[in-house]
Amino acid sequence: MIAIGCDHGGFALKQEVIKYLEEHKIEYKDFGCYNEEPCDYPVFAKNVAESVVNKESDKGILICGTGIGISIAANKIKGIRAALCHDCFSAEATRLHNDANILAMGARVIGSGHAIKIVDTFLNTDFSGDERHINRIKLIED
Ligand SMILES: O=C[C@H](O)[C@H](O)[C@H](O)COP(=O)(O)O
Repeated sequence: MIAIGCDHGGFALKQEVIKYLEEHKIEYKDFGCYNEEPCDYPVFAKNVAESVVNKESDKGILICGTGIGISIAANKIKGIRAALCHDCFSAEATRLHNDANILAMGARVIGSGHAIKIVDTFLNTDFSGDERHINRIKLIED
């Protein structure tokens, strides 16, 4: 299950990502927002992050205008490792090295075609499980 959320700045791109998830028969829960009325990204970051931490969802996707505010907010929730990625190299590396559990993107930064490739990379890359990375993640948790 993928938890997905956005603010008004990310709404249009979230709809594109949802289309990708549906085409790939990936289960998701949409935490809003549900239109382009101005709203506050920390609310959606919190709800998606809690769904991941509570293990209701395996991973999360968060989108705002830049991806910055929504990733800052998500990373305040203990257990969340939200990665702001605007390229596939980073999306792959953050899964391999950081076992990132939320992907954040900025809809005002990249186009939807690129964003979908990033989502695909993020969802299809497993954590490497290397000891050095496990140790570093543990240090973050501590
Ligand atoms: O980091 C914050 C996000 O990029 C927001 O999407 C952005 O600040 C929203 O801006 P505005 O309220 O001017 O549409």
